[in-house]
Amino acid sequence: SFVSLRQRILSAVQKNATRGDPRSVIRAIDQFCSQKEWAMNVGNEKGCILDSVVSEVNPATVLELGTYCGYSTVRIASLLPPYAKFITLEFNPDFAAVARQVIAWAGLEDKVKIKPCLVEGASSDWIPKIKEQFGIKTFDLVFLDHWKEHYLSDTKLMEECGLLRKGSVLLADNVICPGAPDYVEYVRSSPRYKSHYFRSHLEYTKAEENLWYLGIIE
Ligand SMILES: O=C(NC/C=C/[C@H]1OC[C@H](O)[C@@H]1O)c1cc([N+](=O)[O-])cc(O)c1O
Ligand SMILES: [Mg+2]
Repeated sequence: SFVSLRQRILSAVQKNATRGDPRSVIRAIDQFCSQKEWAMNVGNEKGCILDSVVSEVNPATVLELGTYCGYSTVRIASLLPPYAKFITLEFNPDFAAVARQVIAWAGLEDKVKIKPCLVEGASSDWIPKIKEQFGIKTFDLVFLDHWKEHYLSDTKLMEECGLLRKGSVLLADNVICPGAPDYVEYVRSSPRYKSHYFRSHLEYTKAEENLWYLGIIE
């Protein structure tokens, strides 16, 4: 029967990565996606930038929007201190199912709470519930990697719900490809944010791409 790409990624992890070793899980996915089939993981080049931002921020609370197969989830979780609270949202139940298994293989399942995020409309209901559901006041770091047309609306919603504070850092993937022009326009023209971008390339390709770093200053 047909085996989906996400299943092939999971099989590559289970075949080539060592249980309990997050770095080997990352390596296995990058090898599969650079040698066999492209997939929309953040990849190793942008992943190293993500690692450096996570290490610098050393966040106690992290929100990831867009889990997919859990590649960036594993990268982030493996760098967090044990007391950290990490929530990742994936609206697609099939991706969430694979991500849970990838995260479990890396041995990080007790560090990451995967909350099945509902589709756009419901996610606008969901974000205001984070405080009560997870006892989180504000996020030290948010990684945006979900639907690109939702970056702006979800950022505004997080602001409105008081989930962001002075010093919170937002890191957005794919601001060039596929692109999030309204988001970039909004944060660049807002006095609340100090923003800059890290030059990079679209995962597993030579196409120009940036990771968009936002520090909240007010
Ligand atoms: O759409 C992207 N990410 C958001 C994914 C959204 C979809 O996957 C989860 C959900 O089912 C939704 O339909 C994306 C797309 C590309 N790309 O090159 O097309 C590269 C990337 O890094 C990306 O994060
Ligand atoms: Mg992406």
